Amino acid sequence: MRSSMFQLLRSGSASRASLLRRGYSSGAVPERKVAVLGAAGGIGQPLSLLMKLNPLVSKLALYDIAGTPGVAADVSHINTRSEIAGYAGEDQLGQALEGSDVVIIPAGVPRKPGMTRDDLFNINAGIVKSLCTAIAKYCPNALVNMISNPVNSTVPIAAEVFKKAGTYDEKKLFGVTTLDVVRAKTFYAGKAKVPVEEVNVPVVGGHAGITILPLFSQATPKANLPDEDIKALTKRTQDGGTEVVEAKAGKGSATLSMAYAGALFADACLKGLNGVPDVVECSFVQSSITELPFFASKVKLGKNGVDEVFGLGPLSDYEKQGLESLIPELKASIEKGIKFANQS
Ligand SMILES: NC(=O)c1ccc[n+]([C@@H]2O[C@H](COP(=O)([O-])OP(=O)(O)OC[C@H]3O[C@@H](n4cnc5c(N)ncnc54)[C@H](O)[C@@H]3O)[C@@H](O)[C@H]2O)c1
Ligand SMILES: O=C(O)C[C@H](O)C(=O)O
Repeated sequence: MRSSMFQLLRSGSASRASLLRRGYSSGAVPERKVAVLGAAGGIGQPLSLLMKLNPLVSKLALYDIAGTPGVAADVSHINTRSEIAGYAGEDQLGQALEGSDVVIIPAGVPRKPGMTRDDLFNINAGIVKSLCTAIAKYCPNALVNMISNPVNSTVPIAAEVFKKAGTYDEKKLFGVTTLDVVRAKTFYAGKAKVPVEEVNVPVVGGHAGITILPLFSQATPKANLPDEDIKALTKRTQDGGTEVVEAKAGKGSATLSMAYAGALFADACLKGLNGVPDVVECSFVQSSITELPFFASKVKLGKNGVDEVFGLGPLSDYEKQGLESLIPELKASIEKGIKFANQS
């Protein structure tokens, strides 16, 4: 996955050649429109850059409440396949969304030191609700990649908005938890002293504190790390967002690593839509693998979005305990989102 992003970066201006390398025949690359909502923000700008470098994108719509004309003009000078358009303000949201195959949402406020992701709920829940209302109206068939926090609640909010509008398709709504996987891979590679580009680690549960459950017992290449290392790696992965929030000291949360993770996940969604086989990523989706209605686990992406939600596989005793501990918090966050969406 990491190497495919490097290929993508290297081959931005030679998109036809890069597509051939990625298994597409020259005439077979479909037109795909991607919209980024919150495109002028800390995540939105580098994410827009990375999506402009993706040869699977033919149209890129950059929407924010303000600032997008500048971002769009800047990114549009890059000599890659996609056409860029910037949209600013609510009256342009419909145009930004119309015809979109994938909508990526990094709109909303980020954390400051001392805050939890749930502290963002009061502002971000309303933003997500209004954006999803517009998605239901203008591009009800799009795959929605939800980045805005708290993901454990914003995904259920989106689902309720779509249900009310009669457009909900559980296969098309994703909470983006890719950054947890990116972190788990990086931290594991460092500790296990294995090449980072070879590492795979599933991360399940949700996207906040202890609800983030990396399954290091399933990590490859195998390293047989001692229990205290596994505990330290688990804690560091769970606290990865806070590590960045504290280091940025009031200037926001992860933006660059998140843009990378968001671009990887959107690329996987586009590949799935285009019929590329065996595209598997972890994501927070509607799920029946636990008692909770939404849960992150490995998901196979296909022509209609989610093709298959995979189970958790064998867990260590430590991971079993982690799973048991996360259920009440994740349940409460999901219920909070559902209640919000239905009361206002
Ligand atoms: N899922 C994850 O792993 C993950 C990782 C990092 C950050 N995040 C979350 O992503 C969100 C954005 O973070 P950021 O650092 O980019 O914040 P930011 O403040 O830099 O940017 C947010 C952007 O959203 C825009 N915005 C606000 N209301 C909007 C609306 N109604 N419509 C469209 N755009 C709107 C703002 O104008 C701003 O440009 C936060 O909620 C943050 O917690 C999630
Ligand atoms: O930690 C945050 O608030 C942002 C994001 O969820 C992250 O994991 O970096």
